[in-house]
Amino acid sequence: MKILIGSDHAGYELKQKVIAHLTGREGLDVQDFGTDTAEVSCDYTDIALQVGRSVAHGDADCGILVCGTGLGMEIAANKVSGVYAADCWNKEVAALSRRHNNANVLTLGARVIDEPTAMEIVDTWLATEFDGGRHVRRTQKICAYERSTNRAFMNDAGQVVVFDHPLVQHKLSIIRDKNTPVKTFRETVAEIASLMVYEITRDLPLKMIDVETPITRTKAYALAGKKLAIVPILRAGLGMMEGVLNLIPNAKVGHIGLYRNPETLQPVEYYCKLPGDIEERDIFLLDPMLATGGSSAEAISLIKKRGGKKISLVCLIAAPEGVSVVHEQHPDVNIFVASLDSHLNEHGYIVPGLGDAGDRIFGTR
Ligand SMILES: O=P(O)(O)OC[C@H]1O[C@H](OP(=O)(O)OP(=O)(O)O)[C@H](O)[C@@H]1O
Ligand SMILES: O=c1cc[nH]c(=O)[nH]1
Repeated sequence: MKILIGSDHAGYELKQKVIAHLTGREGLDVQDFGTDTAEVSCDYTDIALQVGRSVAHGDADCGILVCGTGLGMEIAANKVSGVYAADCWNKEVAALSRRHNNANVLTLGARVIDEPTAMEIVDTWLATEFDGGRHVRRTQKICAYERSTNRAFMNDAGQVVVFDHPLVQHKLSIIRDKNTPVKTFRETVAEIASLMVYEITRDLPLKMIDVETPITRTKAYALAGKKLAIVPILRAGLGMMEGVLNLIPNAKVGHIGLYRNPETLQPVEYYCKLPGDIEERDIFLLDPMLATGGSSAEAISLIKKRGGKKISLVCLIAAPEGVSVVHEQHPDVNIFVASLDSHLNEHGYIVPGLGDAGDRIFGTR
């Protein structure tokens, strides 16, 4: 049985004890997802989502997550489709979370249970099977609800949607790699943009048309002609534009020129040309990087000043700081990203990020 285990700083000591408790047991393969110290504060969400995704993708049989109460880990992990995480505080609850709920992630609260109880919970949880029977129907209802809501939430305003599609994540790793050459980097940025826009445009309206195939006349679907606009933020947004235009070639294209003052990190505007009927269009604002959020928030303001209303921000990598800034200033805008990274460094670069997107797309440095 393969078990993924992770904790935040508060759960670090107990996590190490659980690893020691399980290590060496026949048939158990325990993989540690960090964190690696109790001394440095970290976000339970990052670890919970990593372990949750891996369990949901079938990389392991189950996961164990430890934080202060077990609650943050439980809540975050349960946001991953396919994860059923249960915070357990005694062995009875642990057994029932397996027997009735088929939990595939166990969460523990290092500050609310003692060590012997934690080990009892872990042993019981790992040894208990799902009962099946009437519980199958109930767990299936949870799965069905999960699937049905996955797309719907994209239509609400002020959302952050992270695309965890395997192709997107794979390609993202390619562009993160500092050794990826400019040509591959540029092509891959465009490919990721295509994959993202494919998902974002899932609900475009369709109309029925008549088509004559080589065999017969039939009714078929065509796009109903919703007016779209793509607005790349210069320069780096241009790298995403080709990928988006490949899928929606009839979209009008606007351009916003902004660069970040390297000292103040404030955006400096140098160009803005948008389609004349921008107020009628659904607008995809493109920029690979959402760092401090200054550039994107400013670009959204420029579009709104010219009448733009329905704006979606499409980025490859965002920092939480940038997401907050954009949503504070523009709570109506949905933000679509391939990854929500950890934080900004002292120079305003996203960590782990991919470096300077414009330089890497255009080979300047
Ligand atoms: O969220 P922010 O902190 O504003 O940073 C993000 C901006 O920084 C980069 O552009 P840059 O200023 O390097 O210009 P470039 O695209 O011309 O290289 C990036 O493409 C964003 O536009
Ligand atoms: O990490 C970052 C931040 C801003 N702009 C980039 O290109 N990269």
